[in-house]
Amino acid sequence: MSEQQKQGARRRDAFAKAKLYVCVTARQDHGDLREFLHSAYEGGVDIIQLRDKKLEAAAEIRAIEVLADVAREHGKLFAVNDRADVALLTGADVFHVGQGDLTTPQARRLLGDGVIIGRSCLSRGQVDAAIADHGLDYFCTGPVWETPTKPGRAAVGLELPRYAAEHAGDKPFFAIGGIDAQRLPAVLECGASRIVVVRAVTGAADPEAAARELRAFL
Ligand SMILES: Cc1ncc(COP(=O)(O)OP(=O)(O)O)c(N)n1
Ligand SMILES: Cc1nc(C(=O)O)sc1CCOP(=O)(O)O
Ligand SMILES: [Mg+2]
Repeated sequence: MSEQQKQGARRRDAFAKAKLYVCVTARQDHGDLREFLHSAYEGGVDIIQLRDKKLEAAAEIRAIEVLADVAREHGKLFAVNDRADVALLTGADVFHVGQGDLTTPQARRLLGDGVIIGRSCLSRGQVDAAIADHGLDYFCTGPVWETPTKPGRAAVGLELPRYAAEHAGDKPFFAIGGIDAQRLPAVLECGASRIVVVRAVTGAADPEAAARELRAFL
């Protein structure tokens, strides 16, 4: 097995156990990124994605280099959003795309087989397509509740993760959007077992404790 194949296998082993996925900005306005990342991973976050729509590529890469460094220290996964060039340059473990972004074959062509690729889904049709897409490693269903983190996107409610749970089979999926410790039991009840959150961890006074609380349910 080549080094690249071994790295891909390690990523897939870690991903198979991943339950709690957090998206974070570079945090220029609200605290030190490195310190936040240590706390989140320490609290049990499995994957952290740098999702900062305002950053230009150079600044995004600098922030992701910090993320990659902390992820490696904790033996955890890190993700890049939207930009395959940035994912390639930073050696991302996970690459996340939206419906209007690269297709799975396009992303695979650039990133190879060793990278975990995921896509956002907002409808049953998109969920069906994600399940049928054998090159895609996971998908997300949301926003379950309307959220200021993704303004202008209508809530899909618990119905979409419930539909995903009934149809996904072995394909991993995450529920996302407005999830916190109070709402998590309802998400789990509809059959989802993995979640993505932003504010529930990034907005907490103690991110490690907030992550630990969520992880305890999962
Ligand atoms: C893990 C994860 N899930 C969903 C999203 C949202 O992706 P997208 O719909 O492309 O929207 P933007 O985040 O790019 O604004 C995500 N980034 N990560
Ligand atoms: C980044 C993102 N994507 C969504 C989707 O539905 O695809 S919802 C969302 C934001 C989730 O933030 P919070 O946990 O703060 O509500
Ligand atoms: Mg996107």
